[in-house]
Amino acid sequence: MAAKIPATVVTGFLGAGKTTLIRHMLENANGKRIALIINEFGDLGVDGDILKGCGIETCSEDDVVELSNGCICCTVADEFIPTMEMLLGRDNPPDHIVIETSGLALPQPLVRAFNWPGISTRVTVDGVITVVDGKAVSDGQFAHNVAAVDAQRKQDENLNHETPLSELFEDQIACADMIVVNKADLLATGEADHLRAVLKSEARKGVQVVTATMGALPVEILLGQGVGAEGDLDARHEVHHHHDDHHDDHHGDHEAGREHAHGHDEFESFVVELGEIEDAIAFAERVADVIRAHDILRLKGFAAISGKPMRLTLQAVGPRVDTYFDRPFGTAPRMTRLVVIGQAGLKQAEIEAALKAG
Ligand SMILES: Nc1nc2c(ncn2[C@@H]2O[C@H](COP(=O)(O)OP(=O)(O)OP(=O)(O)O)[C@@H](O)[C@H]2O)c(=O)[nH]1
Repeated sequence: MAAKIPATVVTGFLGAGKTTLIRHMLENANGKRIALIINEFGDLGVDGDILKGCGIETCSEDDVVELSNGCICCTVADEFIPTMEMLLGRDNPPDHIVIETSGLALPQPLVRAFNWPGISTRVTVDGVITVVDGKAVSDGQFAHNVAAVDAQRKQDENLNHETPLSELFEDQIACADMIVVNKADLLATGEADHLRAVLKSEARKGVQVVTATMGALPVEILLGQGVGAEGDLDARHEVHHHHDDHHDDHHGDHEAGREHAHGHDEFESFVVELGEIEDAIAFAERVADVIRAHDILRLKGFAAISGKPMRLTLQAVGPRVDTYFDRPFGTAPRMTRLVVIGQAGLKQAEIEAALKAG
């Protein structure tokens, strides 16, 4: 029987740097043919577009498949399995498959899908890589081991510290074979080491925790872990939840409980369309202001700037906004399209108006 094709799952919260890490991996793949399956929250296809346009020889457009009908962990049967079968059925199947989950996905249901008949005989999960935004964690976005939150909780026993963000984060950490503490460039000296130690103590035994900037890690470290993660799913569940009473309610209905905790109605996204933008720098500042005013978690897309033939890629994680001109619009319409992602209750009309102002 032919050897199973290894598949690596790359997970991590919104904007942690998954696409950046994958891009680096593709650029340094040393001839390995890697197929990508990308799942995004929000329907603009920004990640796929960035990766398809990478111009890397070993990665043709056909090798990048986008799954856009909802979250990969909830559409496994309808979308993920058929896509895997399509990739495996090719005359020239890939050497390795890399799956980028959306920042809101739980990796566990996806890993479980590798036990499906027809998939389990042909593919194995080489490893789960969880990318962590080191800066966001140390700023306390996930309320993870943050002394202040613990102190507050002790004062108020009723305070439910399990926010949707911290639950997702913990599950993504619990499923990891390797944790990448990314954005090391934004951390003060010693902070990255501290975070590594904290995450190592949170993760399962033996999980590697490495530090990176722009996801720049040797491909040999990322691929070829040979874990077979689909075989030890039980070890990857909710390591830190069991002491919580409200989770004990779910014991009889474990999966349903998790799906609920992960409910996508806790997060929402919409697309804002704008015309040409006069001034790229002023616009980036306005975007940062709007993000701060409305607690937006993630904003990304492409902008048309007056007088510039190239489109401006705009990437914001919290109030940090990165912009760069990536390629000419060509025949695509010159317009600005941004996807906005946040916790449920975003004031769409106000956000749109604020982005248009100026
Ligand atoms: N300063 C800094 N920025 C980074 C680093 N890694 C990624 N970024 C930036 O963070 C932003 C988000 O990066 P992505 O790679 O798109 O993150 P992602 O996890 O794929 O995002 P989603 O798919 O939306 O969940 C981009 O602007 C990146 O350039 C890093 O190590 N340092």
